[in-house]
Amino acid sequence: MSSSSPPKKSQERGFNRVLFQCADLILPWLNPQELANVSLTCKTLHQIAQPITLHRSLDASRSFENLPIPFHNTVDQHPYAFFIYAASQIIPSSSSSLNLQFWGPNSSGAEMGCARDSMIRPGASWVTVVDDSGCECENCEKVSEDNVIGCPCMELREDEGMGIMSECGTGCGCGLECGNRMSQRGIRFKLKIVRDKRKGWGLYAAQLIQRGQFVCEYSGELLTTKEARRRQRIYDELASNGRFSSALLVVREHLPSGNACLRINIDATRVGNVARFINHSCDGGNLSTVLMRSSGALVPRLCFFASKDIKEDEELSFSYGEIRVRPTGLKCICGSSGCFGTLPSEHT
Ligand SMILES: C[S@@+](CC[C@H](N)C(=O)[O-])C[C@H]1O[C@@H](n2cnc3c(N)ncnc32)[C@H](O)[C@@H]1O
Repeated sequence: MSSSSPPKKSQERGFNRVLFQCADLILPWLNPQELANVSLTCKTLHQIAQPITLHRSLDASRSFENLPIPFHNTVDQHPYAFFIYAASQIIPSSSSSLNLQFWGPNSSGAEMGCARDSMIRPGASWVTVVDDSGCECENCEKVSEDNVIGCPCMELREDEGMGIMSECGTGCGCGLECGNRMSQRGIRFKLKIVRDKRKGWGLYAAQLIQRGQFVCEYSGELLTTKEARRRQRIYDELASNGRFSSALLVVREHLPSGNACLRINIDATRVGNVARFINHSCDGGNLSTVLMRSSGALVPRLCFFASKDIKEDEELSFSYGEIRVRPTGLKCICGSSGCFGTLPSEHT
């Protein structure tokens, strides 16, 4: 029988150093459940896990936006909501490789050294379906004497209560500072995500936002209608068991040429941005929705603008729709005087 002698203090310190180095690289990639499990195994791992949780709760955007967007929770134990952050809509090319959460270009690297400079997400490609059309304006904001907007990229019309707008795009000569690229400069107002006992998370203004200002776009995975219907069935089943919020939005644009209708399915349930936290209000709330098309792009983006002045600490909300095919659907607690009592629902 051989008896092994206990490790010396120096050996123990060496082991701890290696453990720290490895864990520092691995733990930031874990989801909340995995992180919680690992942190229960020993004191060292618990110490490494704690700042990761804190860092995640301090910025939902994971440094992909201009400003950090923190979570605030005084009602239960969830420090943050876990999802893959995408500042703009994406076309998923493979669902399995979209499970890793990267940190954006504005990151200080406080959570992870290994991924802070990565803008590349495996399995996802940015929507860059564009041709080379665009304007050659010297000043896109110029309005001629007879009040005609000078830039050919500018368009504004309404389609069943929703604004349809177009902006300058990749084929245009102007830069990002152009006045006709309002929605392309990211989130410019302080926002926060606040937990409510009944509605779950909600997106709030953390400063005054004046009427007409661009707030954010609704980003997520752009799905085919077949895939959207498949996911909706799964989400409905999960929601009926309680404790599940889906964020699959279907928008329809009636094209000006004839009777054709473009259906856009954006699923922010797993991959999305902070707009996935915007709750419904039966009175339309304080946000208006605009389908924004950059010049040359085929697929528009769904953008939110302030429909009235929004005060600091006010919740942001919009109407999810008018149709309620399920009268006994999810209970609505928007609190508006004209509340219908149930959340909008439709056959997708
Ligand atoms: C796009 S998510 C909004 C964020 C969500 N509250 C969360 O915690 O992730 C939509 C879900 O939020 C909840 N929700 C949104 N508006 C609501 C309202 N007015 N009343 C009750 N629940 C609401 C419902 O569970 C709905 O399925």
